[in-house]
Amino acid sequence: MAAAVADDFAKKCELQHNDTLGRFVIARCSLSAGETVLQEQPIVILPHIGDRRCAKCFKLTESFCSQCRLLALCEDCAGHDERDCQRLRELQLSEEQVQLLQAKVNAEVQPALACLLLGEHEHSRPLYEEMSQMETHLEERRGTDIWRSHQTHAYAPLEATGVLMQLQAVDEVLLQRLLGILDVNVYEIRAPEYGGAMRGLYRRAALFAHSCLPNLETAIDDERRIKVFANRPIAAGETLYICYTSVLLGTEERRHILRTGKCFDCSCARCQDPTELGTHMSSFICNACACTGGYVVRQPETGTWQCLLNPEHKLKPEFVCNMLERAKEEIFHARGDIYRLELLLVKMSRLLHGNHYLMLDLKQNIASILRQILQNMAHCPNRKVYERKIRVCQELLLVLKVVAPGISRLKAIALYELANTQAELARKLYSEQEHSSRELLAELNQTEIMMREALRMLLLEPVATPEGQMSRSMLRELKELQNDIKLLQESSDDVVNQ
Ligand SMILES: C[S@@+](CC[C@H](N)C(=O)[O-])C[C@H]1O[C@@H](n2cnc3c(N)ncnc32)[C@H](O)[C@@H]1O
Repeated sequence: MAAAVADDFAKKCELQHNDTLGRFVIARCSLSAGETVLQEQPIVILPHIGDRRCAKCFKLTESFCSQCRLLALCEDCAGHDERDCQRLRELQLSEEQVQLLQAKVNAEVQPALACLLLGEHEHSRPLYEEMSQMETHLEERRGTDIWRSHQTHAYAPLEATGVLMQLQAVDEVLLQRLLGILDVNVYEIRAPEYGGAMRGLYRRAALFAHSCLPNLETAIDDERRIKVFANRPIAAGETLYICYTSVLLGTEERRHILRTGKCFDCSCARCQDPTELGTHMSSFICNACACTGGYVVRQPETGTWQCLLNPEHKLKPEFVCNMLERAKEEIFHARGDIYRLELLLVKMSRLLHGNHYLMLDLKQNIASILRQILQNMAHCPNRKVYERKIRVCQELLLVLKVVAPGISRLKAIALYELANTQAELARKLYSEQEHSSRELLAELNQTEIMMREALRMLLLEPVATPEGQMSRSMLRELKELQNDIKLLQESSDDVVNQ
């Protein structure tokens, strides 16, 4: 299996280097949409900065291994990697030193130890060497907040206790390099608890460059194996891109994440276009007097916020910043309350374009509450609830079709939600005798097309992921839908033949 996995990458990908991207990957041959280019297990799995997770099962924990006393181990796990445990026992630390390393404030000691231990054993030494080649942006990061945090919460306690001297005689720069490699290269992976996240470092998946319009999609399964696949047909020689951020963020937010976390400025077509490919995902409504239908966008070269219709209509950057901060806070407080969310949507629509990323965030929140309402028949949802959900899904899809034009998990889920709600509403209206069987048939035929499109994308997700599971139950729903369509067709044929 491992050899076949490595071969996929070797057969289909070629490593290159240039001054802008550093190392990056191009397609060695043409790739079809959905084709896998890589599957691999992580070199190392790490908690998010500040979290402490069991070295064996990765559950959040405050307990430590009773043997080595340095790696976190939850009460349900009997032990962790014996070689690591043995190596840490050899350090022969005093109780006081152990306490310093275990202190909650020094939680960054754990990821540092996990990396250092890779270099301590013969079997993992090649992985450590390979990891050391990864991009670290040491100079750009020097003196930043994250540098100081690593210095205070990882380097200082490891140095003061003599652990660094004993483990490969690592100095501060080398430790900062290793922790920088994690910051720049890790993927977010699902943690054992619902909604939790942690970090995984992958040898080859860390080589792909970023674009806000990527041609690759990634999926990480419950065993933390990453699968990377083409989201559209790719020609031989094309650079392969993944998206390091979320496509549902606005340009300034994406660029901020890339600049502070990954130390580069993205120059993709979406970042260069003030309208974000016509979606207006960061646009304000121009409320200057006598301006109707104008949108205020940020000009990438000057950073000024100007109306597209009347460039003399401007917004001050501080106003934009404050307004967005306030809106984020209000959204945060309205979460889970559909009435507050809907009111906020109306209020914000006076200032923001309907596709603004904060408006989309609100719509996603609303869609998720509507899903819960519709799933619970005790709520007896009326027609308006279905129609609202359909509308919200359609609005999200219109944007996703532009910013995620190829195979996309987000788009597939939105399409499925739309198809499913539309089918439910059609059945309800038919059962209430508001629609004829002909109207029901037309609706179900339409939803079948959408369902098949959503499934085409979701069936590429590994089985051991929530989306992979979802696609299996969607297959059953599709069969039922097709059965209903067949029965309706037969009965309408009977009527015609009589
Ligand atoms: C995960 S690493 C990718 C592999 C890396 N280029 C290497 O040589 O190991 C991320 C780093 O690659 C570079 N990079 C990736 N995409 C880029 C882009 N679109 N523009 C500029 N630099 C990019 C940045 O230096 C970024 O911090």
